[in-house]
Amino acid sequence: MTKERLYIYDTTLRDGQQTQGVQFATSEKQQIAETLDMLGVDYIEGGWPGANPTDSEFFELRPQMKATFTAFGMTKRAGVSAENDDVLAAVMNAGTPAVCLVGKTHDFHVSTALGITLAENTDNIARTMAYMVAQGREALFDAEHFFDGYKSNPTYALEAIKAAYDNGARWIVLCDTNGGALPAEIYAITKAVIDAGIPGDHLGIHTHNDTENAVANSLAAIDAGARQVQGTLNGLGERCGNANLTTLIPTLLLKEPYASTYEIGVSHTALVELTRASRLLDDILNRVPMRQAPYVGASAFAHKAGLHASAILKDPSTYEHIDPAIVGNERVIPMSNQAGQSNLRKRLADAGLSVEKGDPALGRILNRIKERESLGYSYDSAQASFELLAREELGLRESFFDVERYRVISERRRNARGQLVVESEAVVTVQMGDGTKTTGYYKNENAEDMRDAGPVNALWQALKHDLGPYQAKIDGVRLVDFKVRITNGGIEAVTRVIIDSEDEHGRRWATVGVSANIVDASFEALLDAVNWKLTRDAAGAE
Ligand SMILES: CC(=O)SCCNC(=O)CCNC(=O)[C@H](O)C(C)(C)COP(=O)(O)OP(=O)(O)OC[C@H]1O[C@@H](n2cnc3c(N)ncnc32)[C@H](O)[C@@H]1OP(=O)(O)O
Ligand SMILES: CC(=O)C(=O)O
Repeated sequence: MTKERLYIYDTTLRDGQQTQGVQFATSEKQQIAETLDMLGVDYIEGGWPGANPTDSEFFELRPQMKATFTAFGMTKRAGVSAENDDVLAAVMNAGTPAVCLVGKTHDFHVSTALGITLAENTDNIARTMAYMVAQGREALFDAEHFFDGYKSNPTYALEAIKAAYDNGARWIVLCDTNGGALPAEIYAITKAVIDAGIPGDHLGIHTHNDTENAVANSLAAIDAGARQVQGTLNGLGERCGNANLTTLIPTLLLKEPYASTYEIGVSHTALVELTRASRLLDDILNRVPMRQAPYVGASAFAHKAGLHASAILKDPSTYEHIDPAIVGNERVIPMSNQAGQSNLRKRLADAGLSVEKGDPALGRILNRIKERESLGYSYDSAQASFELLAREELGLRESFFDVERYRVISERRRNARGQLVVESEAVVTVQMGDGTKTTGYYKNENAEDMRDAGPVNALWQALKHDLGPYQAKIDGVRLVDFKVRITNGGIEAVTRVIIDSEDEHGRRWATVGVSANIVDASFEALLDAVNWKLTRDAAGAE
């Protein structure tokens, strides 16, 4: 059976950027676009050229991609021609092969938000689409509030989208802008649009997640005949977000009837990169990835209950709807019972530590992890700290030095020229195994990069200033990432710091520190970073 083509349209860089608290830098937009292109989405909407400097700069870079690069904007305003509308001009000047323009299709919005007549709005849509097509662009019309508009005034809602379709729009995208529609309505209204003369292979669906039905609504529109689906990575987007492509893509590729009915641009090979793509976005946003996220979440294939864990060890399909490897995810058997010990042994083996089944140290390690995670530590992403803790319980941890004390001072002041200056200085005193003491001192003076002016950098520099016999081993270590979370440890809110370090061989490792004091949490993570490097070098491991 020949499959029908279904197009994936990504709006992470536009609607995703409408998420409260999200503001991508241009370089981040580039990184996300490359990831989306690698996955194989058909359209990448880069933002709204002219609306803000970042979006304009991103379009000026003319990123190269296999996907159809698309600029977003709005239909021309009443009283000016499409040629003379300056907002539209900025969008067109971005020079993208496709342009997606939002327009009103709900009578209430035409009169209330735009304050013009229904006929004027229809005319604006028609003229704008005709202009885009005359300019040689693939024209997409985002029919804003279409489902609410259809429920209020079906005749006008259809008139508005027909004005776009009749004037050459390649795609009419039906938008559930306020996210309040439910799957049965989406299905019925999309069918009604097709019955009214706009073919399904010219219809797209754009849903929002306000009733947590964005994915279900997208599938309902596809069931009714729409052949383009819009969404975002991790479901970013205005208010509660957009349809989550991280869920929709594997569903379309793996689940029936979609898998055997439709062909999409994402291949099974690219699908293996899905979890990485999802985590990359969270990393850019400095967000904790949602554990329960379908397909890509850290808990999506975690089997905690004893019954589940024991069956999983016999055959994973007993409690898994797909093999996690298909989407680049991993099966996890949490470390809380016998099955957890198997998992723990696997993690230890990954760190080069071979422990026999039944070794009492396994139970001790599990207990310490559990106890420390209840205090706010997290070992999921801090494998190096986990390894140090395990080595301690196994009696395999070497002690290199002790920190006797540290002191750090940060100062914000105006200098003699009235300029604002932020400086930090730190002192760290350590005692070596042979009893000798060394003291490192460091002061950030006139740091050009504000990141170098902080107390953590001062502490790091002071700590590695004089580590006696170990100095040469850590000279090449750099801190490459620093993440801070306020979390609940016991009954108090505490700070968790995760530090990523890298050495001269390009080897990376992550360590964790927890304290009510952010500087102290950072110091603990720094200490683990140094100790892990010395431990691994002493063990001769790469
Ligand atoms: C449903 C969606 O998510 S659509 C995407 C929405 N995204 C954004 O709004 C983010 C980017 N937007 C912006 O940066 C700004 O709103 C701009 C640059 C586009 C416009 O800024 P301003 O000119 O200052 O206008 P402002 O944002 O205050 O209001 C929007 C104007 O566009 C008009 N407008 C809204 N939709 C349309 C439309 N489809 N066609 C024509 N005009 C429209 C509004 O009536 C309003 O005009 P008014 O000020 O005369 O009442
Ligand atoms: C266009 C768009 O983002 C919406 O209607 O939700």
